[in-house]
Amino acid sequence: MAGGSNKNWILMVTARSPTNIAVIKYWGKRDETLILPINDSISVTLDPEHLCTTTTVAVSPKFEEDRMWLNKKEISLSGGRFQSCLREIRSRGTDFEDEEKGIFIKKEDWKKLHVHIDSFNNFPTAAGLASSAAGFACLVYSLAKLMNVKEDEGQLSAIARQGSGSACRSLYGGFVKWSMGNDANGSDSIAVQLATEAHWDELVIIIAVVSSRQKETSSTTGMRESVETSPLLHYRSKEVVPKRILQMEEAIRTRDFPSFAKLTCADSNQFHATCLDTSPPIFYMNDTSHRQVFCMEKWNRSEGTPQVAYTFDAGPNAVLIAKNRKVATQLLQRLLFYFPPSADTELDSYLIGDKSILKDAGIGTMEDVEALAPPPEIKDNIPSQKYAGDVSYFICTRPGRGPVVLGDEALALLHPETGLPK
Ligand SMILES: Nc1ncnc2c1ncn2[C@@H]1O[C@H](COP(=O)(O)OP(=O)(O)OP(=O)(O)O)[C@@H](O)[C@H]1O
Ligand SMILES: C[C@@](O)(CCOP(=O)(O)OP(=O)(O)O)CC(=O)O
Repeated sequence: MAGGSNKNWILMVTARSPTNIAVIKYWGKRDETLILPINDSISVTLDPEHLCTTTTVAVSPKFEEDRMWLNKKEISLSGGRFQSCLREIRSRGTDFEDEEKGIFIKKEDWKKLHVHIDSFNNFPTAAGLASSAAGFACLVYSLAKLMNVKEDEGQLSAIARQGSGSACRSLYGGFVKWSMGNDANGSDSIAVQLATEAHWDELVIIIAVVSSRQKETSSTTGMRESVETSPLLHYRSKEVVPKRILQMEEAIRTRDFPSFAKLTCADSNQFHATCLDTSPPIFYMNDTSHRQVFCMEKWNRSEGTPQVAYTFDAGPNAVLIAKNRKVATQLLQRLLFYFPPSADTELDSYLIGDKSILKDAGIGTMEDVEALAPPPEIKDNIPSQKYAGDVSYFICTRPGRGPVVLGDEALALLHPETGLPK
């Protein structure tokens, strides 16, 4: 058994992982247990400086069972998805030794040692902000580091995929494709990096958090119902997505913003159309989401070429991708004009993430928000309506890096001596 005579040690790793937003959507599985999709998808990884999961994993001979805490509450690890990830990582663990601490672990010991896992999302969980993506990517990445797994990110992505499909794309930074693969065992259903975040670092992303309540239909249930009942989904996966994937890869490779934006918006709209085509229909977007699409379409049309791409996952939150920083400041001015904070909300808490965008947009106080002029694309004869309070808050971010280990022990979520949450 591991560890020689000393049984008091705790071995611990802390990692941080990003979320991602799909610009060509994954919606529909061909295998529910292995989580194999019916089409390829492409995403942009969001900067973990602003949205991320932090997970500490630990093993010790003194732990009596596998335990997990999520956002400070203990949760059950008995679900099939957690079990798949734990099993797959454990079976790939390799020998580990730390002579100084007297820790010797043989590869077969990983199956016998229990783990403690503590994870924290710095954004709302299960609210359509891809917490499952960041969460399972971080779980798999941190466990792989702890258990001295030698596999590369691509192989780890196939394990994270079994936690939540979209999680496989969070193993890389920048621009990522999840290849659906052909093998029945899922071995080739993995994520590949198309380009790093540095390749297209002009993009600025603003997320309008429309509602952070938990949604009514989970992605898992929603896509199962779509696979069973939507003819449009099958047409989409066979006829539309394969072509769009090639076009999107090219748009990213050449940093062709107009193509990128047109494909992103069209794919989001088609995904939501398949939700409406599902029986009974699924509504993820709400009136506020629709208003945001209307504003962006109107602005893009008035400029003659797209300035901003919009995309919505399984919820009402808009993810808006601006071509560059200058456009992002104009976007923010429009968003604050149409969707100002409610009277009891401070400007400082209304925009989080990269707050420096406020200064660039010339907005320092609520008076500045009130003084914003109507966007020029509004015709004089149409009174401009405002929707104060319809957006909970905005997050300003950008494309970002993949998972990293946090070496600083002070950042660990588990106590180094007890292995329990701090
Ligand atoms: N940090 C985490 N570590 C491990 N698992 C997590 C973590 N955060 C979330 N999860 C898992 O993901 C589930 C939430 O996933 P769900 O798909 O419902 O919401 P979401 O990911 O926030 O939204 P969406 O995927 O539609 O964008 C949680 O119930 C939990 O099982
Ligand atoms: C709309 C989406 O965000 C759906 C994500 O679905 P999940 O990855 O959350 O679903 P499961 O694989 O069942 O866990 C689109 C996308 O991210 O590609």
